[in-house]
Amino acid sequence: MPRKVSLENTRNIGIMAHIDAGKTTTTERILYYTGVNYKIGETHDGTATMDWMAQEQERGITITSAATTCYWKGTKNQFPQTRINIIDTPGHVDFTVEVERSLRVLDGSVTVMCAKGGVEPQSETVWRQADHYKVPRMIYVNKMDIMGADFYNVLHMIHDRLKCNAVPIQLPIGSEDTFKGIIDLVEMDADIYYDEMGKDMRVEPIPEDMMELAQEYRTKLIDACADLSDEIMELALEEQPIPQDLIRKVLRQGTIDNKVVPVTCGTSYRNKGVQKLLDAIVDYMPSPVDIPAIKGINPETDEEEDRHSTDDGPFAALAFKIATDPFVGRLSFIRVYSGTLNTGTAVLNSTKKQKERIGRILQMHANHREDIETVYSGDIAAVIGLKNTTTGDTLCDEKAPIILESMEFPDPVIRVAIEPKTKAGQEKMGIALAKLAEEDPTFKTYTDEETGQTIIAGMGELHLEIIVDRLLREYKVEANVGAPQVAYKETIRKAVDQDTKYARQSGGKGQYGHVKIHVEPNESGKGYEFVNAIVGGAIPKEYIPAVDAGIQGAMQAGVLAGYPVEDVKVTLYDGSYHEVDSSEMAFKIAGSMAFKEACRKANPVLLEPIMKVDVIVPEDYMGDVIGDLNSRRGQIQGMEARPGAQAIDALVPLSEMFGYATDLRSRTQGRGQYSMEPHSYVEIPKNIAEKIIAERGRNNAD
Ligand SMILES: Nc1nc2c(ncn2[C@@H]2O[C@H](COP(=O)(O)OP(=O)(O)OP(=O)(O)O)[C@@H](O)[C@H]2O)c(=O)[nH]1
Repeated sequence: MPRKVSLENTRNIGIMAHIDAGKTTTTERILYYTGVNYKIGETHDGTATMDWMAQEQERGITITSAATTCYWKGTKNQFPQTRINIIDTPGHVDFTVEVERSLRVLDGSVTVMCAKGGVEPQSETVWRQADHYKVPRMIYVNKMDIMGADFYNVLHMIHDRLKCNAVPIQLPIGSEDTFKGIIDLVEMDADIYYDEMGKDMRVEPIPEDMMELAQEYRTKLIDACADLSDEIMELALEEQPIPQDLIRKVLRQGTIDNKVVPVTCGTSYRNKGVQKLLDAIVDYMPSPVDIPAIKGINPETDEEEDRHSTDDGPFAALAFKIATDPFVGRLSFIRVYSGTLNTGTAVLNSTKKQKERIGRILQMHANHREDIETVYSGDIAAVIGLKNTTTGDTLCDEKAPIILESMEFPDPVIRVAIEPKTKAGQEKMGIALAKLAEEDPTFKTYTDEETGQTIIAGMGELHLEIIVDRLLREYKVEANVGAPQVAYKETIRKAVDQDTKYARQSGGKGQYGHVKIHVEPNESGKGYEFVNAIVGGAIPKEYIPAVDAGIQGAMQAGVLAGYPVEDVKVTLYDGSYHEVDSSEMAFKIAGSMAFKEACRKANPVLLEPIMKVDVIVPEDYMGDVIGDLNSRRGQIQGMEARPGAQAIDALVPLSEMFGYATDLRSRTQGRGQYSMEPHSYVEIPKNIAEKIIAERGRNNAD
């Protein structure tokens, strides 16, 4: 089956925003105008198409990144058929990993901002994430119709806080309830709307009273282009007319190179400006061939290799999301970087070193899915039939193996104990939790060795609430959950040597395993490392993995308070065995015992997650809010004056942040707002650590 749309006419974009800026409404309108939807769904009446999960509709928020494909030919039919793959991303910080993962696979992003709120703390977070991935961006200033809408104030905030070269390519005509149209600074004409809901639109000359302002911003636009292009510079100096196509070409390249950020405006809710936004996406967002080739490592040679966006290259794709669908089962969303993929073929999962068979390939639309035979380079699709592929894995041509740069996921910071309401639910719950963990790399589930309880851990209270909700709705498991607790960790501060012998003689065959290990702190964030330094067969090869497994088992529950142990390096350097009595089991037990004993001597400490907290409060409440943050063991990192408000940037232990939303609200009469994200894990002050240890009912006197 030939390609429907050329690579050059493909756009993979993400829509990013602060909560409530209007991402979902904007995406809805895009789907409406591109003909996917026949009826406009509203997020506030719960019929929005992208928010297909039941909880999303009830809560009016977007949780999962639904990948959706649509087609656009331009408001004036000026483009060839262009395929736009859109990933709708959530605005809540608990789901920041969803934002990260979409940034990883998309080529450009549209940041939606509210015309009143402008750059909110969360927009800054998302912007920084996009900086990290060097994603070309444009900004859409939405909600021009609401009270307090101020396009120029938002522009000012963008320059001030995001420190980017934002250049308006449109200006609003009027604002709040007088918002009635959009000036196009490239074409120098105006879209005027003659009704409330954007049905009657006419293209007209720029209104007289707006001409001066339009000229001023047109000059700014040309100046920005002249900085990027000598050709425009010369034309401008000679006061010659500058062709529209040249402006578009230069702006497009500038956007792709991250040198400019085009700014548009409108009100999605009232259907004004969305079609022009689609035009701008085609004009300025990169196609897969405009972005640099993706890098990876050839697992056979360990050498770095590139994969360019072309159908003729060897197949290489990244699995960026796994979803369990009640109708078709396990869906793996992939972004193809090079080559093509056909149904019924086999590919290599190079990350897992396993072959996978491609069952069906689906093109996902918001509310339906279409079976396709082939997915081409530069595209996004969902595959059914992959058994062992998880988020971040590379799928590739067996003959040209490569492991593409993957994504990094933060560790969960919050945990709650969970138990099924009925005994029968236990097994079902186990299976369901395992499936949910497969979908979401920031969600973990395990058994607390101390208490025997099943624990679920994630990025925040809302994240876990949604998981519990999904358990009930999708898997019909009713569960009780405990109070959210901080996911502490343990590590060691000293290097020690440990000699442990496990020997039992009970009747017939005995048990014998003897290990000598060197246990030392590993660099923070490096996790666990095991080095086999046995020489001369002191321990036979076949028992070595058992020692490693024993240690890893022991790491699940640290010696201080039973929290997982992190960042240790263990070197197995000696030991002994018994011809008859030694077994894998005996060495596993010896490894586990030795590690626990070593940890007791190695100055074990408790670590806690620290959150980066951004608070914005009106001036009057600042002293009170800072005092409160201090009493929560917070460290103020900086303060910045904002118009009528102060932004406070602090590092605060997560354990002190429970209930902060309510507290901040009452302290500031509802006028303060905050966002937080995981920052690091640090050692807990001794007096507090002692309390936590005591609470866990463990006496560390030995
Ligand atoms: N007046 C007005 N309201 C809007 C506009 N766009 C969106 N809204 C409303 O603002 C609210 C939030 O919009 P959503 O589209 O759900 O926002 P979102 O950014 O997707 O929010 P999350 O999914 O929670 O991150 C809804 O009640 C919308 O109807 C607009 O242009 N004008």
